[in-house]
Amino acid sequence: MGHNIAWPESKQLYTEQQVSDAVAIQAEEINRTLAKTPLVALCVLHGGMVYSGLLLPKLTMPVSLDAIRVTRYRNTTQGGDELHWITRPELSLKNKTVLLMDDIFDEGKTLEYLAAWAMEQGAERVYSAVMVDKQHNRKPQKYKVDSAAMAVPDEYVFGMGMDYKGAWRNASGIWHIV
Ligand SMILES: O=P(O)(O)OC[C@H]1O[C@H](OP(=O)(O)OP(=O)(O)O)[C@H](O)[C@@H]1O
Ligand SMILES: Nc1nc2[nH]cnc2c(=O)[nH]1
Repeated sequence: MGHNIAWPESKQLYTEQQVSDAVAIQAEEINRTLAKTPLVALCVLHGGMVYSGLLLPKLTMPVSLDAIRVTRYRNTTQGGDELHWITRPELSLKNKTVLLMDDIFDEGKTLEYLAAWAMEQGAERVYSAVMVDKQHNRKPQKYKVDSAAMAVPDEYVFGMGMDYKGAWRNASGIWHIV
């Protein structure tokens, strides 16, 4: 997957600089909200990788970093209801404040599931942060993401860690398929 996928017909929604600036503002908000609380920050792979790299150096509390890998979309553009666990974190979440870092809050099933899972692991608090929140009304009834740096329209988006058919996570800025 991800080899030789041609650059799709797409339009740029945000430049890399605009994303970076928005994440810097978001980090200030997270620093205010979570103050000096030590965090276990979990990068939700793969999509959350670039976003985590932008956010982490802007956080001012002590952070222990780990990663988890679940997938709902499996390199396709439509997600199923089932989440597949690929990698679990090594760090214990017991009595910790956990920061989940993901690229996109779309239908919200991934973060809703992961937040509940982290609480089951004994976390004291789970805070979720994403790079983009897709604008539509198909969100979970009972779960909201705590913080989103930017909004994107209800289109398939890629770039800054988000894939198009398994490729182009490296695209600079955020693009949508036209
Ligand atoms: O809000 P949702 O509708 O649940 O979708 C959001 C999730 O979808 C993508 O993951 P994907 O399953 O594609 O795996 P990936 O991170 O490896 O791309 C993305 O990284 C989020 O984790
Ligand atoms: N790349 C990508 N992954 C997603 N996962 C859920 N929604 C999206 C999307 O719009 N783009």
